[in-house]
Formats: sequence, C-alpha cells, structure tokens
Amino acid sequence: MLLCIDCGNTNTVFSIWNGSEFLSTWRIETNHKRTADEYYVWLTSLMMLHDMKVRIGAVVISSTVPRVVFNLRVLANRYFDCRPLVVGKPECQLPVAPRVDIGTTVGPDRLVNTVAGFDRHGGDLIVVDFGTATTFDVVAPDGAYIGGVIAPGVNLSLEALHASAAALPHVDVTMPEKAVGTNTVACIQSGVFWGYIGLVEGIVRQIRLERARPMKVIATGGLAELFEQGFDLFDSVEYDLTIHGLRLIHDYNKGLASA
Ligand SMILES: Nc1ncnc2c1ncn2[C@@H]1O[C@H](COP(=O)(O)OP(=O)(O)OP(=O)(O)O)[C@@H](O)[C@H]1O
Ligand SMILES: CC(C)(CO)[C@@H](O)C(=O)NCCC(=O)O
Ligand SMILES: [K+]
Repeated sequence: MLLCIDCGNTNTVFSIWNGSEFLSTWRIETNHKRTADEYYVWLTSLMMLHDMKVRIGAVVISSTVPRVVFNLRVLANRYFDCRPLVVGKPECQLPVAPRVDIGTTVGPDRLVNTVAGFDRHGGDLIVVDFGTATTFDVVAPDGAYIGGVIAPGVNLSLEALHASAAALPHVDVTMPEKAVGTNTVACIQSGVFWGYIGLVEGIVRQIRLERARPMKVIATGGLAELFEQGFDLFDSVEYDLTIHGLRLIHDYNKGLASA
C-alpha cells in the first residue's frame, strides 16, 4: 500500500491508498523536530485503533517545509523499507513541467494540486488552496503550472491582527451575519470573511481577464468550506485534491520506472 504525506506549514496529512481507495486520512501538526520513531508510533496506534492491518510498501511526500523531509525519509527507510518519492526533487518527474521564471522553486503542494486539478477537470483551471497561505495555481490547457498568486492565509491574517494590535483579541474565522460589526469581534470577523470573499472574487476576475478565456475554479483546504456557503466562488470544492495528486504523481513515476 502507498502512504501519501502532504506536509504543509501548519499541518501534515497522512493518507493510505490501498490501490483503489484511500483507507484513512490523519492529521498531525507539522514539526521538523518530530522523529521517524515518533511518526511511526503515532501512525501504528491510529492503525490499531481502526483495526487496520496494512503493509506499507511505498511512500510519496510533498513538503512545503524542507526540514521535515529528513525525518520522513528515515520513517520510510527504517519502517517501510522503501525510498520515498519526494515531489520537487529531481528524481520525481511530473507529467508536465511548470513554466515559471528560471530559478523559481514552486511549492510542491502547488505542483501536486496542479496535477490533481488537471486530472479531474482538464486545463484552464484555477486551483485555490486555503492553507497557511491562500494560493491560486493557474493550470494551462496542457496541464502545466504557469504561475499564480500567494496571499496570506485566513488564520494567519487573524493571528497577525491579534499579535500586532494590543486591543484586538484572537478571533476564530466564521461567517458574520452582517458586514457592519457592532462589536470588536464582529468587526474583525467581517474584515477577514468579507475581505477574503473580495480577495477571491477579485483575483479570479483578474486572472480570467489576463488569460482571456473561461477558467474553472476549484477550491481545496479546510477553510474552503467556509467560503463556499451561499457564494458562487467555486465550481467545486475538493478536500482530497492534494492527496489525490500525490497518488497520481506516485503512479506516474512508477509507470516511468517500469517502462
Ligand atoms: N471553520 C473553521 N474555523 C477555523 N479553522 C478551521 C475551520 N475549518 C477548518 N479549519 C482549520 O483550517 C485548517 C485547514 O487545513 P489545511 O490542511 O487546509 O490547512 P493548514 O493545515 O492550515 O495549512 P497547511 O496545509 O499550509 O499546513 C485546519 O487546521 C483546520 O483546523
Ligand atoms: C505558498 C506555500 C507556502 C503554500 O503552502 C508553498 O507553496 C510554498 O512555500 N511555495 C514556495 C513558493 C512558490 O510556490 O512560488
Ligand atoms: K494544504
């Protein structure tokens, strides 16, 4: 079975693919100090809890945090007796190479989202991922990542307000009833919620103008749900997009190796 690991700046997602479906998806806070042994104990206890008897024989990793890759490699080598495939490393091939400025390193999560989005929807696509950052990945008709947008993430914006303004409390993001807040918390919620609705609408409009063609918009990431309610921002919301892309990239590289 294949272990897919999607490591973001805030959270790391582990998911097990049995050849036809994902058996489970587990989330742990990203921490580069976590050792291979710690990952293994955590993973095996979750498997036991779910009564899962699986033998992992392959590992694929996307990590936006370079430092965590070392211990994830050790996890694969020591406990699953395999060399992991790491997206963004030279030995990991992509179906279509990104077309960006020379010397640019595209976040592996964005490359993975591009592959997954193209697989499900074809090209002329904008993939919006609400993670630590809010990213927009633009996918060309041939499936290439051709650039995009990086905006501060929703939770990051809320934390920044709290951290830098002495009188502003920490607030959880939610959809406020009205745009005009009549207390501090409601004002912050309005700023972030309606601000992000405007941000997404504005960026999508601008990208469509620039590309001068119809483009589908796909959203992923935990907070996509929040911005989906009652608005026509996205053609679809797919929480499993990144993990789906990891599986596709693994299969693609396996196919190349056996060809
Ligand atoms: N309604 C909500 N209010 C506040 N937080 C939420 C809500 N829904 C989801 N979240 C949080 O949003 C995060 C979204 O998860 P996701 O994996 O997409 O991004 P992340 O883990 O924050 O970022 P990264 O992938 O960059 O590490 C999760 O940590 C989840 O706890
Ligand atoms: C933008 C983030 C942080 C989103 O997870 C990640 O994709 C990243 O670190 N990217 C590197 C720069 C780039 O993608 O252009
Ligand atoms: K993510």
